Parts: sequence; structure tokens; C-alpha cells
Amino acid sequence: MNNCCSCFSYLPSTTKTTTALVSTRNPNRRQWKSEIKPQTYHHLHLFPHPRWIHLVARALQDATGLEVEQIGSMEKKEDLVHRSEEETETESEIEIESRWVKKKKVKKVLTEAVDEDEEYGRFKLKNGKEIFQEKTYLVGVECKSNVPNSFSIDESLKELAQLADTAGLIVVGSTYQRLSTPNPRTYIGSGKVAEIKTSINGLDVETVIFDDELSAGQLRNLEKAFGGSVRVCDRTSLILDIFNQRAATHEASLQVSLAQMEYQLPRLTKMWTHLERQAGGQVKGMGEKQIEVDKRILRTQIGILKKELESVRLHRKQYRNRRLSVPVPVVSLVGYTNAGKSTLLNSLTGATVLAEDQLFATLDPTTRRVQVDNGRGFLLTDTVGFIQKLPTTLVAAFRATLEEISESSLLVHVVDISHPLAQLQMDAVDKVLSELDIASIPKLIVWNKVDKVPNLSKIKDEAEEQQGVICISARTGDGVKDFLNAIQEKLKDSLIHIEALIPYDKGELLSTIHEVGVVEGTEYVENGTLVKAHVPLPLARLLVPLRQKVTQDR
Ligand SMILES: Nc1nc2c(ncn2[C@@H]2O[C@H](COP(=O)(O)OP(=O)(O)OP(=O)(O)O)[C@@H](O)[C@H]2O)c(=O)[nH]1
Ligand SMILES: [Mg+2]
Repeated sequence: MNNCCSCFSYLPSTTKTTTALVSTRNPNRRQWKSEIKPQTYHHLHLFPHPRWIHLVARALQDATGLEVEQIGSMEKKEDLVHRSEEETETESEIEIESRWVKKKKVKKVLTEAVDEDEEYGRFKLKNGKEIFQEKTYLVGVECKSNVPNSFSIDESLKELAQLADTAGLIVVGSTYQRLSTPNPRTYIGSGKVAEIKTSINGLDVETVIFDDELSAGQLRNLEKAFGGSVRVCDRTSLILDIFNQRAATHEASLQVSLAQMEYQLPRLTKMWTHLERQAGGQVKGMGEKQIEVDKRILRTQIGILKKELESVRLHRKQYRNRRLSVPVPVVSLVGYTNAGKSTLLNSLTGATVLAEDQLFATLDPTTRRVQVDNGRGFLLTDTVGFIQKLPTTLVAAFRATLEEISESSLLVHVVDISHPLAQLQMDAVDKVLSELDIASIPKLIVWNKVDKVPNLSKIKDEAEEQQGVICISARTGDGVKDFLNAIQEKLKDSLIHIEALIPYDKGELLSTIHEVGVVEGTEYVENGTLVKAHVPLPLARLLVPLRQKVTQDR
């Protein structure tokens, strides 16, 4: 069962779960056989939608090592059990029971199931993964208590639509409601629920996404109200889905899986009620028992993931410590998603980090060295972008990025100044940063994409008024020189003034000072080079014995 449940880590959190029964009678899978009794069926949480069956099958294959030969629906549980006993020990079989499957006697070979789907064309390859482009309807709530100067409901829904597009969904409509407080049962009022139901039936909608985080009860009540055949999810689970699609490294995958499981845990309620219904009420309470079992399994999985993440982080920390022992200052690029951080890193360092016009293109921090003309260099780190309404749990999940940020000498806040909501995006980033306890790290604000603004001179005037704001275009290279100079100036603020006598046989130390510090002057004396410079703290520490020597000699 533990093996089965590792499927959780492969399935997006927006997934409404249903039951699958998996037989484990494959003699080639000795490990499985020894852990789980042969010829027993195990419950799995799966995508319920028949169009997604092949995705489920792949997830199962990945997670369990089972050979997926056939998938389909079953008529009755007893039939399935009966049938399985007649089959030979050499077969492995996955049976999926789904209330989405209308045809009762369907038992298709995997490829046939895909080919026969009349909407096969809606499968799209995104980030190397096959995504079914569901028809999606967006719902927002404008609370009268909303903080002033926050995103308006229209703007927030527009961003949600962008997120949906990034996740590979097709947005077919949207609506919102003004409320003094959200309805605790259904988030929106009952009249609005009925209105949405009519719209989504007419538009053949498969998924309804709410712009705010919903509770387990609200999700359940809304699904019921919409007729049970529509998937209901929220902004958080949509972001988690995108992260899940985009996670490229082992650590990012672990982080996303953990965040998804933590999101699912409180929402694992009453998912199994269909079992009770199916059994004609004879096994009342079975749903609840199963939920307890599921929760326990999920908690165990969370524990395992946390341990695994810890060991990955330990390894990364050792690597970072090694990097910090080289006395080069670290500059981190932070900012709203899609602001142009990766493009800037690529243009300055020749890196090839994925940079595209989509939200959350970057999940893992990437660090590259920037070598400036006059010899002084620094390390530049690209980080995951922020977004408004970013759940704190998600911020916490991305500790890798946060650790990089908190150990930087300088933060560069990259802003897409061509965006109509640039100021609100800046505020949202500042809000996340303020939660990170990094107030002491100096910050440089950069207005990017100036090639896109219609009124460049006005923007430049405004930047000048705000003092210290640099206008650049990471795409055309405009202003990048000023940007690098501003970094040097800012880094100088965090550098320590030293005077040291570097012996002639320690030439490499002198090169390092030139490379990472700001040299005010050098003088060649009898025992070595007398140097006056501003250097990063680690290098200043390294130079302590030589600095003392200067004092003695004078
Ligand atoms: N016109 C213009 N487009 C830019 C500029 N900088 C970045 N872009 C575009 O903006 C989009 C987003 O760029 P990214 O570098 O991926 O943005 P990011 O901040 O790394 O985004 P996340 O990784 O999602 O947080 C891409 O299509 C870039 O080509 C710029 O200076 N001018
Ligand atoms: Mg990026």
C-alpha cells in the first residue's frame, strides 16, 4: 500500500481522487509480491477522468514498477475480484473504477483508450509532459474588506487565466462576485453557484478554478453543487500543478511533492463516500475509516519526503559552503514571476536558463559567475519568481531559493516596468521578502523591459526621482552597463576597507583582491605589494594576518 501511495507524488493536487484497484500478481516483481499479498487489490487515488487514464497508468508504472497492461472500468467490485481469481498469476492488471466512466463494460487496451478519445487533439506536450487541455472556468470573489491598493478582481482573474494557460488548460469563461465575506459553505453565494452551474453546463466545462484557497468543505460542497462531474480546484493547487509540471531537478520534485501532500492532507475528507453508496449503505462508515488510513499513509509519506529533502539540502549546503569559502560576493535576482530575471542572468553570464513568457519558468536557483570588464566579479543567482496570494506553505517549500537569498550580499529586485501592474507586483514581492527576515541585505531595484514601454523618458525621469533605481532591458542590453556599475557601488557598501602587505610569493591573493574587491591603490615595497582596497568579509578575514603586518611595518 505504501508503494501505491507514492503515486500521490506524481499526481497534481487538483486531482479529484477516486478508487482504483490494483492487483499485484506479477511474478517478475518479487519485491512487490513480498510486501503485498498476491491476488489482493489495493486502493489508489487516481485521476477519475477517462481521458486521463493513460496518464494515470504512466504514473502508476513510474511509482510502482508495475507493468500496466490493461486499464478500464469495472461493473461491480465483486465481479472484479471474481475475475481476478480466474486469471493467471503471470498477469499484472490495473482496474480503475470511475464514476466518470459512463459505458459500463469498458475494458480497453491503453493505446485504444487514447486513440478512441474523440478529443485526442486536446492532449498537448508541455515541458516534456503530456497534458490534457481541460476546458476551464474561473471564479473570483471581491471581498469588500480587500486591502486598498491590492490587485483588483479583474486583474487577479486575468493573472489566474495566465496561470491556467501555463498549466495547459483552456479558459472558456470567468465570473466573480462581490461579497462582504466569503460563504463558509460554498465560498460564493447559492445564487452564484446556480448561475455558474448553468454556464459550465452550457460550455461543457471540466474544471472550475477559484482564485482563492478553498477549504476541504467548500471544495466538496461546490463539487456536489456543480453536479459531481466537474473538478473544482483553487489557485494554490493550480500553482502546485504548474510547479509539478516544471520541477526539473530531484530537489524541486521533492519540494513540490511535499507541498502537494501538505495541501492534500487537510482536504482528504469524505472522498470515499462513493464506496458507501456503491455498497448500498451496508458498510456505513467505511469512507471515514479509509480516510483515516489514507491520512496515516500520507503523513508517513510526508515524513519520508522530509527526510529525503533534508539529506538533499545537506548536500547542497556543503556545496554552498565550499562556494562561500571562495570570497566572491553573491548577488541574488528576486522579483515577480515573468519579470525577466532569467533573461538577465542569461545575458550577463551566457547561461542557458529557461526564460519564456510564462509564469514560473524557473523553479531551481541557478548561480553563475559574472566577470566585469575591470576585473571585479560576483556570483549571480536566479531564483523562483513570486506572485500575489502566494501561500506561505509554498514559500516554505522553496527553502532552497530562500536559503540562497538569505545568504546573498545583495538582492536585485527585478521589476517588469512595462507591466500595467508593475507597482502592485513590486508590493507583492516586498511582502514576500518582508516575511523572510532579510531586511539587513542591501537591495537594488531594477526596472526591466524598458524597450517595451511607450514613454521611456517619463519612466527614466521617475526612476531618477526614486534614486537608485536602474532602467534596463535584459533583451536589448540597454542600461546593463549602468546596472553592473550600480552593483559594484552597492557591493562596495558591503565591503570592508583593508590595507594589507601581500608578499610577492602570494601573487594569487593579490589577483583575488583585484577580482572581487575594489582596489584603491597599490604600492610595490621591499617585502611585497602594499594594497588599499574594499573587499568582501570572507576575504577580509583571510587577510587578517597580512593586515596586522601592515600595522607593524608602519
Ligand atoms: N521586451 C522584453 N522582454 C523581456 C525582457 N526581459 C525578459 N523578457 C521576456 O519576458 C519573459 C519572461 O522572462 P524570464 O526571464 O523567463 O522571466 P523570469 O523573471 O525569469 O520569470 P520566472 O522564472 O517565471 O519567475 C520572456 O519572454 C523574456 O523574453 C526585456 O528586457 N524586454
Ligand atoms: Mg526565470
